[in-house]
Amino acid sequence: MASILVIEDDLTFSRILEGFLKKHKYSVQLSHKGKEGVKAFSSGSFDLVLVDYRLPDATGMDVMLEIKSISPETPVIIMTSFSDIRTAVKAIKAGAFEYITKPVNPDELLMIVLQALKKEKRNISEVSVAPVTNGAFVQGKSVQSEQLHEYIRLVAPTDMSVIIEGESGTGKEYVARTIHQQSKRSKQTFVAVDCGALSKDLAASELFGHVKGAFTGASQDKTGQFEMANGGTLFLDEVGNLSYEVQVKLLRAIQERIVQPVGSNKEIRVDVRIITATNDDLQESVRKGQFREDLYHRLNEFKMRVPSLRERHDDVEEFLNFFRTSANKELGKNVIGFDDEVRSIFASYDWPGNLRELKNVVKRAVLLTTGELVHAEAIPSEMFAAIKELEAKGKPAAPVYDLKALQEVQEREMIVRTLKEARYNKSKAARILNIDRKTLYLKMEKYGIE
Ligand SMILES: Nc1ncnc2c1ncn2[C@@H]1O[C@H](COP(=O)(O)OP(=O)(O)OP(=O)(O)O)[C@@H](O)[C@H]1O
Repeated sequence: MASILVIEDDLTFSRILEGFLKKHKYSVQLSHKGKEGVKAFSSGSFDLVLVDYRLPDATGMDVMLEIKSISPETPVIIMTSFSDIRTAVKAIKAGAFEYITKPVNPDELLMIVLQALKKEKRNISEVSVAPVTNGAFVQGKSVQSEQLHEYIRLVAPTDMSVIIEGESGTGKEYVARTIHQQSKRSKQTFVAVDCGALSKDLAASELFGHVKGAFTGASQDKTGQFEMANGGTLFLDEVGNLSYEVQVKLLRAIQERIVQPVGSNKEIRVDVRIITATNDDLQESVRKGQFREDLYHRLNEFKMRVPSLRERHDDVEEFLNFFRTSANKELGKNVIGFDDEVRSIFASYDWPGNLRELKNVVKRAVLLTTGELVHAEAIPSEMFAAIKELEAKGKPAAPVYDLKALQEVQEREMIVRTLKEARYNKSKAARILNIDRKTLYLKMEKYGIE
């Protein structure tokens, strides 16, 4: 039985979660504060942690980082009441498995818990000898996509180091894999390393390997990712996160084509093509002295930028259909499309989490849809709030700080969902919502619910 630690200060909600997860045969321990939760984690044995973003003594991000420093492999899911998806995206970059917004939808929670326990997200590094074929991806028909693929086609056959820039979730790893596939190294290994998830101490040993006894915990020899990628391509995601000392070693590995495992005198010859990705401005990091200039020039033999989803308007339809079809397959559903309201919401939203966000939103919508078409109830409420904000400001959506608007949107969604559950029996719905019938009628009128 998998064991889950829930860190949540809202007592009622944490009990609901506990009951729900126990019903699904998980063992659950509750903690109501950040520090207490980390303590419980270090003295227990847990397969998964669910942590609220706003705790009385810490943020979910702080708690997640502490848990990751104790056990980097344990998946952590962040629960947030706020519509600030940017915070959630940051949490994912920092190592969270996934985020889930409140009010938590039980089916969605269960799906994410199952995925986390199966560890579907990639680990710190991932080696693939047979990379995914292009058939499993969307190429896109927009001018931006065509240009991107033209660059890929030009640079792939060379041995040049490539820097791929782009916002989080735009598909930088997909581009790196495509370059590898189209290169003469395609029969060799493609190794992806998420430098953002590497602790300072771990980075050198992960990249260059170590020998038994090199440091506490090095109980056996470890082959580094450079050696694993020998003959093939090494993809360093979030390369800007590497410490200065590791940057020095990386430069040597690239210049001299030699790596030295931590704690060893042995020098190993390697032949590796390096592709890096970043969503920081590396040049700015060079200016600030955080990233070595010589290394930057070595990595920057060719630079390309993956456009954000906002810039690829003409591809959205194709991505929507692709992600819907994959979600149908994965969840055993048969959703054939999106209604006009949903389409217009998707068109107005600014997708700060790019393709990753679109993929998640579509998968959640497919999961929650019982009929053939996705309707607005299956779309996360924070998207409505973000669009409202966007319309009010007449510019791309900023993080939503208008809590009142957000609460109203969430309240509306909850009423619609409860009415459905109660088969439109208003007395029953009012009872479930713990309000009287009159209040329910007033709210239905306010929100235009028929
Ligand atoms: N062309 C594509 N077709 C279909 N799915 C895609 C495509 N590009 C990316 N994806 C999907 O979008 C998600 C994000 O892609 P990816 O991990 O490559 O982005 P990224 O820019 O490397 O993200 P990060 O900045 O967080 O590392 C993944 O689930 C990936 O499978």
